[in-house]
Amino acid sequence: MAGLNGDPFLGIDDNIEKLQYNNNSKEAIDKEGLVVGIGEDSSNNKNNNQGGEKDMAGNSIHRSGSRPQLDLSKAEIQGNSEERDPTILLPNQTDDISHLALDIGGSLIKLVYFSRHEDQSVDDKRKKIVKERLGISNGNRRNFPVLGGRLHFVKFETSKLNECLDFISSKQLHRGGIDSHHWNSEAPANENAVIKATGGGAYKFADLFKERLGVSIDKEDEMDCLVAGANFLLKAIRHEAFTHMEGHKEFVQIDHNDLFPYLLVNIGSGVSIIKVDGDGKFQRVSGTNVGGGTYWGLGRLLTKCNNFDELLELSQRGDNRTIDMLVGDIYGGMDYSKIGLSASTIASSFGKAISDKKELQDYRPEDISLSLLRMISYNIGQISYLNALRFGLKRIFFGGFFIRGHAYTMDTISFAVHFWSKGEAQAMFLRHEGFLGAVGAFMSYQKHGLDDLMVHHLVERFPMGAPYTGGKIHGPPLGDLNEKISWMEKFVLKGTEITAPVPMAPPGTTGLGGFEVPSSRGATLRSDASALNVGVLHLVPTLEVFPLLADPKMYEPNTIDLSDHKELEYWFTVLSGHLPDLVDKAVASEGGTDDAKRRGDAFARAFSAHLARLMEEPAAYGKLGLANLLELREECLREFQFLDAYRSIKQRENEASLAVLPDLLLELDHMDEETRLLTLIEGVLAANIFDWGSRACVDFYHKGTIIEIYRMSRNKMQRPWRVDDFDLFKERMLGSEGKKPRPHKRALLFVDNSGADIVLGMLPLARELLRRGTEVVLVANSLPALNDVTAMEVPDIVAEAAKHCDILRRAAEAGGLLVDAMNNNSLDGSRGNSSSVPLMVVENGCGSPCIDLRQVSSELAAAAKHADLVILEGMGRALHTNFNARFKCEALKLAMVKNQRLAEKLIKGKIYDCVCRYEPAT
Ligand SMILES: Nc1ncnc2c1ncn2[C@@H]1O[C@H](COP(=O)(O)OP(=O)(O)O)[C@@H](O)[C@H]1O
Ligand SMILES: CC(C)(COP(=O)(O)O)[C@@H](O)C(=O)NCCC(=O)O
Ligand SMILES: [Mn+2]
Repeated sequence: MAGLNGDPFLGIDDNIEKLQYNNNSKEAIDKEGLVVGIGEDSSNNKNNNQGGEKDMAGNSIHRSGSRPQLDLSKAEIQGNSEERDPTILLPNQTDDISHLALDIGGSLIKLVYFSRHEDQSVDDKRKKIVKERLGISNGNRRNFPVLGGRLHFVKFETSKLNECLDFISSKQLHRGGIDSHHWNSEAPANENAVIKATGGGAYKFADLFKERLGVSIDKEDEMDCLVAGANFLLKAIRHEAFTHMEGHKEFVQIDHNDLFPYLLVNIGSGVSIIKVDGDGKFQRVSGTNVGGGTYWGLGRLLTKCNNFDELLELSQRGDNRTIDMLVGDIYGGMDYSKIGLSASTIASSFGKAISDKKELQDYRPEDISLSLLRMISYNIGQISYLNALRFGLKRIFFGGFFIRGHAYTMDTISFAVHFWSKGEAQAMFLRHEGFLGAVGAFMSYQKHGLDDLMVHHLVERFPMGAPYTGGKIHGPPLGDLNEKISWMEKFVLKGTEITAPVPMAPPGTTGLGGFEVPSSRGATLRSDASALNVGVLHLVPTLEVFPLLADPKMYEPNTIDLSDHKELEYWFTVLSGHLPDLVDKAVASEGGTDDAKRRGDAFARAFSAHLARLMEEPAAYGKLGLANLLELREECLREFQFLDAYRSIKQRENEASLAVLPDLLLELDHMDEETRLLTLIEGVLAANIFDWGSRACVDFYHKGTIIEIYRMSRNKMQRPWRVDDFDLFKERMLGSEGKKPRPHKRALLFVDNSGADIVLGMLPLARELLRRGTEVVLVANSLPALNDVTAMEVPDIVAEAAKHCDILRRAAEAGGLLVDAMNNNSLDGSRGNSSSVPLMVVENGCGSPCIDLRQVSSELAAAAKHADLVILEGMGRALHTNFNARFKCEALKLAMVKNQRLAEKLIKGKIYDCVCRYEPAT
């Protein structure tokens, strides 16, 4: 049968040297740089590794090229200044440029601000050459001044305006201002700064803003803003809208060409009902004064609650039958079935209070709160339905902070809409519910290019503490890493559970269709910040949809859907199990300093908090697939400034593999074409065993040297593989009955792991293609993830390999990969002197073991234009994601399945089975 059966080490001498994988080995890399503890999230690591570091060839690698100016005033060393990498606090360092828009409502102030961080990407030699060769210009950058920026979402209670002003002032958010000429450059403190603001407070507090911050408020119409915000979010964010019925949340795919018309119902203090026909085309058709302010205001009077969440929490334990008059109360326990009313239907909200001789204090606050919540939610649902009916609209989007991500509120509104419309109209909710107006105000800045952004330009990240909610510190203010870590440590000291950034609405279902009492959920509502299902929006206008996808609309990257709870549980257990080992590696990769340990600890806590949060509410961050979880882990590492946890492992494996490459190439060259092709594919599959993300594989790395494991893995390769289209592929490559097929013009090889995987697997395959006259583009990660090779690392590996192989050398020269080597050896440096087809390297735009082909780098998109073969390698890229992806060109998917459960589920096979799937162009 296929693959490796059982223990792959059967028959391997147990006394072999195990040094290669000694976990305790000291980091090979010497870092000189200071670690400066600033930056609120993942990619803000601009101050790390100032001194650069050495790669295996002794060349200096610069992780960030254009370094932003730092404000070093009042800089302070944190902790022990004798440490090798002491943490330095820069209190006066702020985000590079910030822009701010406000929605100052009756209850809450919503703040959307933009920070433009320096473009972190390095224009290294490889990139320059790739640009030249693939004809990529900086053209589309110019249209997007917001390149490399992020949108942050923050809210404060309007009654705590001062805290909001302090926040703005501490982050200097008012300095960027409206002057759109400055979008692209360092803005000086602006004397005549103007901030866009909407909501009543824009009028009411204009003078205060002038006085306190010296800025003028440019007032934007509230309805204009609501609509602009809703349209932008619905078009630009993939998982923005969702339905919520009987506790079940489902994201809705919005077709951009079929968005209008819709009804927008914004439930703030009051309620606005707007018919939206297009961008800037709308009409406020109705509204009601019974809204969020009514619930909160009346609720506060009746229950003496001190804050909104407390009131909402009470409702979860309430039973409204003690106060509401039900149909059954009037009909002596019977249904009024003739008109379709069950005995439990509310006939009159608070109706029981008239007949009783009870006073307010005789009612439980829990019951009052629930009664009130249902009264208001049903009422809004009903009025919304009537307006939808008036204009023949089927889709109603609900926004505003009254909803607060609260499952029961959404269920109740959905129930009302469904009930009254007899299922004709659909209630949908927005993840950025309360931020519509603020986003709209932000949109009203001219020339930021935001309206041109599309879904694939936006990446949402969930750093700890985002979104920030002012007032009580629920999360760390978006400030420096040190502060963030201290904040988390405090939580732990207090024995409080850390609230993941996007946080906890009560889980699960009400399951009761809205007319019954909510089941007691026991748990308390999480802190206010927790209820915002939004992260930080990274705007990356250089990302593109992979042009070779057969049908981008139908494309779903994730093979494993985690909405299946069993599946979710399984993967959560797996990832939790990996955590201790990963933290060890990460800490070691940063020299094992106290600072690194502290960050490692914080990372572990943060990632566990994410897992706990998602376990409770899987859809909290949008639709959840396995690829998202694996990426979240990498992002979380970066957030705590672990830039490359597997750095030394990768180096060791590269070196060991390069040492045996010449022998392998010699062996291959003695084979006939057919044997060689088979051996090459076997080699790729066998070498994919070097995967530090798989528990099973890591366990046996301790049992042998790299080369031994590689040999063993290859010896166990037996066809047929579990998925085996090799014969088809062979026919395409070699032809049949003496007919020679035309070679591929260009092949994109999505490479996976460092070491044997790339050196002994993918490079020899690339060489074969080159030899046949096919251009080869190696597609590698932009950022490290596990032991995956990155685009920055590949050229050096190729250069080493090229020393032993003419084919690779000529192709690499033709592809401009060996510029250094050529200069050093003072060979003829002019390009094009080689007759070989080129070998090139492009980055894929991501930093995860998986790849979502809807968002790839412009380099890759450009390289794809002339490609007629795509080879995806590895479990992450070919199985977890893209297993079902269809391409316009031929595709070959190669992977070893290194997880028992996945093997069973996906290919009805066993661990170590292999997949060789060949698909002709569609
Ligand atoms: N922390 C909170 N404090 C006060 N009200 C809140 C809070 N969270 C949610 N709400 C609800 O949100 C409503 C305000 O919604 P919002 O969309 O911000 O409207 P507005 O612009 O009128 O302030 C409040 O009336 C209340 O029902
Ligand atoms: C993270 C990975 C997708 C990486 O695999 P690769 O793409 O390198 O083949 C894979 O190791 C994985 O799914 N690991 C988690 C499951 C486990 O420990 O079995
Ligand atoms: Mn990998």
